[in-house]
Amino acid sequence: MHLSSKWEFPGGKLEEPETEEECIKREINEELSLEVQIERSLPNHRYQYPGKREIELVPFVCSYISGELLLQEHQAADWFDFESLKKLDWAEADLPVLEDFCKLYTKA
Ligand SMILES: Nc1nc2c([nH]c(=O)n2[C@H]2C[C@H](O)[C@@H](COP(=O)(O)OP(=O)(O)OP(=O)(O)O)O2)c(=O)[nH]1
Repeated sequence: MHLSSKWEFPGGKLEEPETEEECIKREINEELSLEVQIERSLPNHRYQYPGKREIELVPFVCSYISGELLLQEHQAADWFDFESLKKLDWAEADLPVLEDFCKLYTKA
């Protein structure tokens, strides 16, 4: 909520004893009502927002399986091409994740 006007990747905190893979599928289902499958992982990145505990983002590239996008917690969700993705106002911690993702899927 402290990042409520920023774009972020869908996700959330690990709930032990689930695996990271189970976590991302659960969170996407809870937040967006979508079923996804994991295609691959990306490097983890740690970040500390001022006055907050350090977080570690554990990113996965996923593909859509089924469901109709229904926002449960967020103000907005959308699909973007790579150029538009880079222009969004992102949560600071996500910038290295975005960079890894774009590097992997675009030639530039
Ligand atoms: N989910 C998600 N969280 C992010 C991203 N970037 C980023 O800085 N964050 C921060 C915001 C939060 O401090 C933390 C994840 O919290 P969250 O609120 O999404 O987790 P959650 O769904 O399990 O929520 P909660 O009820 O346990 O608080 O990571 C991102 O791309 N996705």
